[in-house]
Amino acid sequence: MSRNRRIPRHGLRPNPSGVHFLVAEDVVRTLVRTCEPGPHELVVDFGAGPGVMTAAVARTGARVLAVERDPEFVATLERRFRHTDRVRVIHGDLRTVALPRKDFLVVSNPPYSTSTALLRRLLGPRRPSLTRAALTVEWGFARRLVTATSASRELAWWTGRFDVELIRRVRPDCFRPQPTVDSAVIAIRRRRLSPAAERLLIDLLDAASREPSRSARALVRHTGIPAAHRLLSRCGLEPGFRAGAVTPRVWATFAEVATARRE
Ligand SMILES: C[S@@+](CC[C@H](N)C(=O)[O-])C[C@H]1O[C@@H](n2cnc3c(N)ncnc32)[C@H](O)[C@@H]1O
Repeated sequence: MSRNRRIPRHGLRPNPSGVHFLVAEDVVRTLVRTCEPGPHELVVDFGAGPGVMTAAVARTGARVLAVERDPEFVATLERRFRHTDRVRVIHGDLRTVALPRKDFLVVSNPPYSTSTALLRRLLGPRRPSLTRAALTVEWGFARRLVTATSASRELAWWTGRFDVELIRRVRPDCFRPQPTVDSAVIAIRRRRLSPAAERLLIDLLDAASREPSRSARALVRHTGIPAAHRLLSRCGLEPGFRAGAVTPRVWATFAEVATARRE
């Protein structure tokens, strides 16, 4: 199948609100393959529009919640998926709609104006139910996520507990209308941290964002973990490194290893 094969435009209308609809099949395939929904897993498509992503995910056998705010798209979605019980259409705002309490996945091309609000909802809570996600976001936003250090508090909180990976760059002509900037597909996977590791990670991120110029060695000295500086080296970190420049992923590894030794 050619890379640029275009998706049939189910119910696409003029777009006054600045959202960009996916028209490149290979990007849809990348999103689904990145998240790998298993049969019967629950997947949320935020901003489902005419249902391009919803249809691709439903074909894997997963159950899909298609969340859409626009009543005309809601009617299109209801018509399009009326013959399958794998898709439930929810007329609502992705910034406020109730999220599943049980584990769920996200495969979505949401409006970029909602990226931060959406990630805040998905990655922010102390006990998140999100396990994996594949999303499109603006290229610059994707770069900020994957290069986040502990000095930036919110991004550190997100990327300490979730692994965020840049999967590919997406050119503007993969969307209609075309955005003015490049986009990215990102993968998000929750780390399975024990409660003790998560508590230690919170303390470390907190301390690193308050005193980013301190050395990592000085920061872990106060955790009471025996030979903490040697553990830092085992986690690939030079103990003299500035705490604020350490990636949250490294602090998460440190927290896992340190608390596993104590248990
Ligand atoms: C970028 S389009 C993506 C549509 C479709 N998923 C695709 O890839 O072609 C975003 C969709 O989100 C809807 N939308 C915009 N703001 C929303 C919000 N706050 N809550 C839910 N849906 C929203 C728009 O109506 C639009 O259908």
